[in-house]
Amino acid sequence: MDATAPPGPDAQTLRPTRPRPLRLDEVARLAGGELATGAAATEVTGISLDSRGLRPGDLWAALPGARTHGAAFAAAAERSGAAAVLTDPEGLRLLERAGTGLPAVVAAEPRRAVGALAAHVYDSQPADGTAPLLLAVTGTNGKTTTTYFANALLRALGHRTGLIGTIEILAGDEPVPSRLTTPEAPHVHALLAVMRERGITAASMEVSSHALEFSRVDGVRYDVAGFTNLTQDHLDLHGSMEEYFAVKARLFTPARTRRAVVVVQDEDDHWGLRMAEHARAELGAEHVDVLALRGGLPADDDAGPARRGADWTLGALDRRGIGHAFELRHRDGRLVRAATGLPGDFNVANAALAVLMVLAGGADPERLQRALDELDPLTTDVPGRMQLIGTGPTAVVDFAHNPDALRRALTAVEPPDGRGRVIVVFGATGERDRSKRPVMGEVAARHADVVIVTDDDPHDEEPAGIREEVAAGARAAAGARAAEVLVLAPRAVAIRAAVAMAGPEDSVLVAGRGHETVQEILGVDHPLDDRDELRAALADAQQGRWEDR
Ligand SMILES: CC(=O)N[C@H]1[C@@H](OP(=O)(O)OP(=O)(O)OC[C@H]2O[C@@H](n3ccc(=O)[nH]c3=O)[C@H](O)[C@@H]2O)O[C@H](CO)[C@@H](O)[C@@H]1O[C@H](C)C(=O)N[C@@H](C)C(=O)N[C@H](CCC(=O)O)C(=O)O
Ligand SMILES: Nc1ncnc2c1ncn2[C@@H]1O[C@H](COP(=O)(O)OP(=O)(O)OP(=O)(O)O)[C@@H](O)[C@H]1O
Repeated sequence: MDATAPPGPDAQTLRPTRPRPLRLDEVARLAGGELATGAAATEVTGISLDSRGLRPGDLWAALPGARTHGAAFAAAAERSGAAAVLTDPEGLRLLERAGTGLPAVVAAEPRRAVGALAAHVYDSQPADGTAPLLLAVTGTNGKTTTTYFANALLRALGHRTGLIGTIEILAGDEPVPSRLTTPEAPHVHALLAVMRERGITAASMEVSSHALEFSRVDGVRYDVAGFTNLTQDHLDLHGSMEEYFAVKARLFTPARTRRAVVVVQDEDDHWGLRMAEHARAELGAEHVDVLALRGGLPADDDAGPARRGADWTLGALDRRGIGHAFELRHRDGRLVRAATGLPGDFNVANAALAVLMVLAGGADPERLQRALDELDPLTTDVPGRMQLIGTGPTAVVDFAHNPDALRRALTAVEPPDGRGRVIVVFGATGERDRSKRPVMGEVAARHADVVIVTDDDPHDEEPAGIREEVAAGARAAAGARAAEVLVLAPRAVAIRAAVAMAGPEDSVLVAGRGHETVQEILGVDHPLDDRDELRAALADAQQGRWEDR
């Protein structure tokens, strides 16, 4: 998967019309820093941490990064009309060397201050009750889908809604393309303020672990935070699962959210159980809803409310078309009936989480049940997530790009009654978590009959090497189920090969890129949409069959 998006307007172009000017002495106070040069009374009316997004009057946050220091872009920042700069001591040295005349505030960790400053200057969540209801979803997989479900349900309840996530940003009539799952803090706060100005009454957003690590949602207070699951991903950033968990857990603290809904798969779900316990200890058990997907959960009443069992359990799961109907039952007897038309048991989990988050956000239970019964909101399309492209063979595009998601997606496309084969096309992202590559290969070999390894987004890494690391994992497990492991590139060729070998009873899963439309290989962006490629391959195969008759 990738965070690249086509050029054009993005979150950065959306700003509220009435910012609250902030003086530099206030900036210094909020940032825990000091005014190094310039007048304390200088005012800023916006904030950006990228020289390319600055507007006249902005505070420019020149931050150290992985590739460069933002202060290196001083000339561009001055040309853009920045009113002042917030930076760290190294940034100040760079600015002095460049002879920049901008007023400057220096703080030890300026990135940590950007959220609070943006919250102030954009007045993103005023205490007067005019801020939209705000839901946050975090977890390794399911964030996008859950926010789409919540968004559709909130709409069905009559809200005017906003959305911030991987696919798009909705803050009005026109969708805005998204570049990151969670935008940088200045954009997040500007978006929340814009939503309020535009009369949006409820918003759902994805919060990635990168966002929590890099302070992108600092200064935001959610009404309800939801946790989907934690499985292997992003170990390049976090180092270990323990660290990855600790970063996600930051969302479930009183400074960031009022209430929480935590999904626990079953009694062996180590991370889900720990998140439930953590959230209850932090927020108070009465502000947390724990949903158990399978069975009850171990309760230890002597250990206090943090260790009590599940609040909600999932039951009466019933196949409906390619989706499922299900019930959510509270231990006090409350019952919610719902259904989702999206395939995969994981989408039941996402749908259930969305329902409980909207309920925790204050929805009236009777109106909620009516909306679920009458408007089927949990069958909304989610671009590139278990998206059905064709039947005979069943052809699905899905965003699965880590081991757990791939396993679940493969299980979800299993032909009924064992009558057909599963053929999977996928790769792994370059320059990201290498440790998951052989594991994804192994998962594919265990859950598919034919494994076709191809390119995902190699970025600047040599694609053949990535393919080999994935294929090595698949070959090591070959025989577990897969009879064949093929390595084919480019991706469009791999998709065609999969369709060419598929019979009408088979399933073809093209995994990893979902809604994405640009593939970056060694610095070059190639237009590529798995859904278009799969559709075209199916049409050609159909044509071929007609001609063979
Ligand atoms: C690891 C990471 O998240 N890096 C992000 C971070 O980069 P960085 O701070 O290291 O920036 P850098 O490139 O060294 O530049 C230093 C500073 O100079 C600034 N700059 C740079 C160039 C310029 O012309 N002018 C300018 O001012 C940059 O804005 C930055 O503040 O700040 C940049 C500016 O906002 C982000 O673009 C960049 O995201 C990169 C592109 C990225 O791909 N991030 C991904 C991994 C990510 O965040 N993914 C998660 C979802 C993951 C998932 O769940 O699958 C997400 O929330 O999207
Ligand atoms: N609850 C879930 N549990 C496990 N896998 C899931 C779940 N929901 C979705 N998936 C799988 O993960 C893929 C990504 O789903 P989705 O985009 O909703 O998650 P995400 O957390 O937003 O991912 P990302 O942060 O990478 O954008 C889906 O295409 C599907 O294969």
